[in-house]
Amino acid sequence: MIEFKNVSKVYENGSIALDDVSLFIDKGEFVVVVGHSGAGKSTLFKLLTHEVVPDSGSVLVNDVDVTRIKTSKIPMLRRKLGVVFQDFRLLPNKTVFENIAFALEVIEEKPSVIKEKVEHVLELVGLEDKANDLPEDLSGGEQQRVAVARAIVNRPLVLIADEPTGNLDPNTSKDIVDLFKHINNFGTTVVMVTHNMDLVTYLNKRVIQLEGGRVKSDNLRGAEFNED
Ligand SMILES: Nc1ncnc2c1ncn2[C@@H]1O[C@H](COP(=O)(O)OP(=O)(O)OP(=O)(O)O)[C@@H](O)[C@H]1O
Repeated sequence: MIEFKNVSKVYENGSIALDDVSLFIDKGEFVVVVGHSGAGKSTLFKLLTHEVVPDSGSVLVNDVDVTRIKTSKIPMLRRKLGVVFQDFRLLPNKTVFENIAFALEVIEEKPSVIKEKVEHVLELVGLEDKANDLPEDLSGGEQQRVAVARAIVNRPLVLIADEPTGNLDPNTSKDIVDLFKHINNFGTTVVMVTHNMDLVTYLNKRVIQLEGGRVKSDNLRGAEFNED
């Protein structure tokens, strides 16, 4: 499903972000990526979405090498990847419904299909009664649920979450990862970056630890994992 083969990336300023990284994530897995600041976690995600291209190595998503795809194929690649960020990134002047619908409007889905899909996904994240609210009227946890709904409404192969609970309190953070588990149970692969060791233990999923751009460990589950 996702494969990094000997991937290295050095930014123009000389920062070594990834150094000969190889890893494989199977369809349907839930993987947690950890590592100190600057370890290369975000770069890993940016390689998947073709925001960054490596200096060497290949990155496969569903057997397609995304480092070598044509520019015209990038939107199609990004539709296979639902992305959630720490800071939610909702459009402030659009309602909850409109924020999610937007992801379908850009692919020119029919209005009747949009309505059905948005209502379905709002129910899945437990926000049916907030459809007409603006993001500013929601709590942080609710805003992140909207962002998750937007990320999965196109039924991506992979849900990528970069520190999705960084702005949330501990209980709300658990609710969000429970939602990810629910989505994973439907068959969507989930890859989540977190600094929160309580969540790593709570989730008890496969942990990939990066350090200085290299894979330091990739053979433990959350409950067994110790940062050092
Ligand atoms: N656009 C960029 N230009 C130059 N250097 C960069 C760029 N993006 C990241 N880096 C550098 O590459 C290294 C890896 O960065 P990356 O953002 O992937 O790490 P991270 O593990 O996600 O860190 P954090 O937890 O702080 O988000 C760091 O040394 C960082 O300073």
